[in-house]
Amino acid sequence: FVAVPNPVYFTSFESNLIRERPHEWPMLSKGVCAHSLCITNTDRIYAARLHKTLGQKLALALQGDYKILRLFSYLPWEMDGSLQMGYFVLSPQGPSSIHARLADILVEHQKEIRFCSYRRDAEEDVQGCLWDFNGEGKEQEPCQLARIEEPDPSPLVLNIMRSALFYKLEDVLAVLRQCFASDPQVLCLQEKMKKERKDIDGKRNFPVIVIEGLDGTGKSTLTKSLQDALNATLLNSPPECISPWRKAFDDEPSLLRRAYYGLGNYIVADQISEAAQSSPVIVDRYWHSTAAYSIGTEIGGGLHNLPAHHHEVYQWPKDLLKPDLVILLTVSDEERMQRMCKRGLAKTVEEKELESNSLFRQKVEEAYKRMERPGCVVVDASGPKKRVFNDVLSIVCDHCNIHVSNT
Ligand SMILES: Nc1ncnc2c1ncn2[C@@H]1O[C@H](COP(=O)(O)OP(=O)(O)O)[C@@H](O)[C@H]1O
Ligand SMILES: Nc1ccn([C@@H]2O[C@H](COP(=O)(O)OP(=O)(O)O)[C@@H](O)[C@H]2O)c(=O)n1
Repeated sequence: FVAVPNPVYFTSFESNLIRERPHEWPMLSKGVCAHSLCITNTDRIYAARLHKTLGQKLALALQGDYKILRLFSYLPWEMDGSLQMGYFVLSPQGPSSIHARLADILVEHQKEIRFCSYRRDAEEDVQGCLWDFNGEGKEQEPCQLARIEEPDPSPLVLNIMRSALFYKLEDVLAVLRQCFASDPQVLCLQEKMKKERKDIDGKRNFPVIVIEGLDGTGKSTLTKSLQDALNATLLNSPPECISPWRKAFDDEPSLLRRAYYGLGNYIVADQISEAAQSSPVIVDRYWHSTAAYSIGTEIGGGLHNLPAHHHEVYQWPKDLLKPDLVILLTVSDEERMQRMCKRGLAKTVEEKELESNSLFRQKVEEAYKRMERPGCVVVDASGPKKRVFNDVLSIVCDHCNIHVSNT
């Protein structure tokens, strides 16, 4: 896989559109051909899992100069109902080698994948051909393609709202119910969640403070010091009670992974609600982590592709308990890497991606900063531990009207 490039939008050519010039398709430079594989199965969990498996199979089959990119297909007049996921493969050596390499994959999935090929014709225009798998696979009539502007809403954003982030507990539970229909532990947890949800707007005696930031910014260090200084309860999202499932969910497609972290946030919300009756509560990661990582993963290319400020992706779920204060710790990339090396703990796939992809890291941090109601108070955490602690403690004391004697 290559680092996610800026999205390119195209459609089949219509006679009244201006003909595209070759430089409009830099990825189809001379000799390069492309193919797309689009998943047509409409069951979103099945499709999400197939998309992940397909990506792994393509990566294995197409080692070398091939580039595998993410692709969405949609009908502009009905984007929500027609959005399909897939891959766009660039082959520098022309079409023959790729057909041989993909033969097994295409035969195995011929009923659930739409396969198309793309190339330049003699006039340098770009043509697309749908493949017919009735009997032996072969190309149908080609059609002209044209690049178009980014549609509004963008399919990437729609995909976040539909499949990568959950803004209601009911949506989280619906996904888990469908995936684990026969797992008694999950079912039992779901029933408990439905019955025992606390009143999210209920009165709290003590403040709730969330500490957010990329891995290695010093959240665990800070939350422990704050816990001691404020005599607070310290909670983590995802919570301990579902941590045995974490590894399994981290290996699942983002639809399921986010449902897991979403569930974690709602369980933590109930724990917060209870704990805040008798002490201040410090929370190490919460909704903003789930949202910022999801947005950073799903949005391709540079920072300018992030949804604009105040977009609905940055809003807090209506049925999730809100904290009183959210602190976002930021440090330079170099400092963060040094701290993570020193710590040397196991990393999630996303954390590994964060290390290798600076653009992704910037998008996650920018998404954090755009979160609203509550937004994040950004704290530069590159100084020594004591200074970071003092800075945050003074913000907490001011904001939550707390007095601590030993600052
Ligand atoms: N302000 C700081 N200056 C230097 N090192 C720090 C600072 N805060 C944390 N560390 C160290 O950096 C590493 C990562 O910190 P940690 O609190 O585990 O981060 P996180 O929970 O955000 O992943 C740990 O080894 C920790 O001791
Ligand atoms: N509430 C949460 C917490 C973590 N996460 C995910 O969990 C990963 C980081 O969690 P972690 O516990 O390993 O992070 P650290 O506490 O080690 O910094 C990221 O990939 C996030 O996407 C989430 O989505 N929602």
